[in-house]
Amino acid sequence: MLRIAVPNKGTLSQPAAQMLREAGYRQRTSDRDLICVDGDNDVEFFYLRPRDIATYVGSGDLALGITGRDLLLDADSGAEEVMDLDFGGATFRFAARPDGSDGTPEGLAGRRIATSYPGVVHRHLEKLGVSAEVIRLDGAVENAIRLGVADVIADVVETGATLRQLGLVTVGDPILRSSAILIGRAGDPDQPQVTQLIRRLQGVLVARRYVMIAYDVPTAQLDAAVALTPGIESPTISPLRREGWVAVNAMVLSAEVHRIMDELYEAGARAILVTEIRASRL
Ligand SMILES: Nc1ncnc2c1ncn2[C@@H]1O[C@H](COP(=O)(O)OP(=O)(O)OP(=O)(O)O)[C@@H](O)[C@H]1O
Ligand SMILES: O=P(O)(O)OC[C@H]1O[C@H](OP(=O)(O)OP(=O)(O)O)[C@H](O)[C@@H]1O
Ligand SMILES: [Mg+2]
Repeated sequence: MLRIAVPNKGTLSQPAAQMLREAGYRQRTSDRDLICVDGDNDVEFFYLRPRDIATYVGSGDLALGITGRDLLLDADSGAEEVMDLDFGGATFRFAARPDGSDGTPEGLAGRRIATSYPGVVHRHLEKLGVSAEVIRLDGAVENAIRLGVADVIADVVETGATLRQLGLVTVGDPILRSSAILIGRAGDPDQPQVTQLIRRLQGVLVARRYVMIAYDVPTAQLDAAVALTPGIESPTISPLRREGWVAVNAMVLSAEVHRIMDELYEAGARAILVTEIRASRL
């Protein structure tokens, strides 16, 4: 049975379980369950702290896991990124009081930097050639500056609301861009259930990113319309009973669908309908 780690709490927990559900896997019914067996798919899910997941996967005790890219890099566990899951997006950055730094990463030399991600910070400072003291804290590191424990923090920034609340500003460019990822162990041979899980998750990503668009268009305007909706492989063109018209079906990026509908209408298309994709396998 394939064993997979899923975050049991925190920002990534609900969306990870939701994505697995959409991919057809059984998930726990209570937030307090720590295991869920999906016999139909021959998979067993283990609910673990997101920070520990890279350790379990790196050691080979679990075949795959869902965690954050920042947590994977911090752990230095031998696990590797298999695919980006496109949720839980955040940056990882330095921040300080507006007068607490000269705004450059080089200016961090000799300062005290508080973080829950010492691995990522040490490696980044090494790359910059900057020597500073790294203070490891478990969380809520933004408070460390006000409490006098550190001059600078390095932490996850999503909306920036936490930094603003404490009167802190970011220093330099993001150290890294994180999101939820599927991780595996470098060099592990592919089991059939692993390939199936990856294909199913890719199917969920496609279903989330794309919608189906259908419209009728005069044959004379077909080329212009199809140029707006080339689809992934090729759009489907079907005959209509009405002379001189055809119907077109294609996948388009959800983020672009309203612009495309406006342009199709301008190009002469009518009866333009958009539908969600519930699942996909390309
Ligand atoms: N707004 C956010 N706040 C915190 N983490 C976020 C946010 N957006 C995305 N993430 C990602 O979630 C992961 C951290 O999850 P979480 O906060 O649950 O773990 P943790 O901080 O180690 O645990 P906890 O805070 O429960 O002790 C990281 O990969 C982080 O990049
Ligand atoms: O930019 P924002 O949208 O404000 O989000 C970032 C904040 O959220 C996270 O905290 P979390 O809730 O995980 O608590 P923690 O610091 O204890 O991990 C992170 O550590 C930041 O504090
Ligand atoms: Mg947290």
